[in-house]
Amino acid sequence: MSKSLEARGVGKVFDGRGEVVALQGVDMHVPGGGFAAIVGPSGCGKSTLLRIFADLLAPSSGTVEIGGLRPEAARRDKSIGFVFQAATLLPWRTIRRNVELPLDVARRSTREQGRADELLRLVGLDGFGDALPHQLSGGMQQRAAIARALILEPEILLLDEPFGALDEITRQRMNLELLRIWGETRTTAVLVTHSIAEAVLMADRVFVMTPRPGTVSTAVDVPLPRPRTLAMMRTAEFFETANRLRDALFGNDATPNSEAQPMEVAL
Ligand SMILES: Nc1ncnc2c1ncn2[C@@H]1O[C@H](COP(=O)(O)OP(=O)(O)OP(=O)(O)O)[C@@H](O)[C@H]1O
Repeated sequence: MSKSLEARGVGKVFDGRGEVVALQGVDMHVPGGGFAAIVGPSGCGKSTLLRIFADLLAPSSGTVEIGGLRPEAARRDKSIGFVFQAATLLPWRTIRRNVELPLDVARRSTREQGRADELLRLVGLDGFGDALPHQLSGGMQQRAAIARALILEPEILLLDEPFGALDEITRQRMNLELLRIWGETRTTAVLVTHSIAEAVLMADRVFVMTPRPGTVSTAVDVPLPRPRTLAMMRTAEFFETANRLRDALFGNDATPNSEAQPMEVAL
């Protein structure tokens, strides 16, 4: 059973050459096995929030629970998988050895290591286990990063703009692949994205964040059935949901807030 995610009143203040209030009073609930997306203008704290969920950062206030556990305990439990915008593969290790890296770090037995090949098949990299990262395209490297995030069978998968650096066609293909993988693993997924269209295509519920200090202003449910297809992007339900998100982000005049940085609004 995948774990639910619950954030209550989460705040984050960075102390440096002055205080930056990055997050304030963030509330969020993602049911076990659900797929949530987070959208918001650049700098509103999306990555900060995901890092707090993953126990890579401590919140300044509020609480986070993953299946009833604090992030620190969930991370110790190997319940959390994280995919960054860049694949961050080790260039000297083969793709298989990169995918196995979390097993090495966790000192898991070699018996489990056949799992890497299973996962490479799942992410469509069958036959590339012995290749080095530089021999793979950007999309293929990101597939390997997803396999690496899944190898400890996490109950929650956190994805920070995983396909942001890919071209549009590869990105759409990767979105469908990610949905297929999610459908097979049924891990809880939280995706940070700049793209309204991507959020609607992927998620059950989209959380909209305000500019700094970031907080969740609205949650929009996506009424599309599953499995999702690219053809659904041309339906009235899709347009209507995307418009609701755009209104929540920019107001009814759809004029970006002056502090807001680029946000993909095109469908
Ligand atoms: N380590 C840090 N020290 C100081 N300020 C930070 C730190 N990390 C993030 N910030 C600030 O916190 C705010 C939120 O940053 P964050 O990267 O979470 O935003 P984001 O919504 O993910 O942005 P983007 O969409 O551009 O990736 C920004 O103003 C950023 O400058």
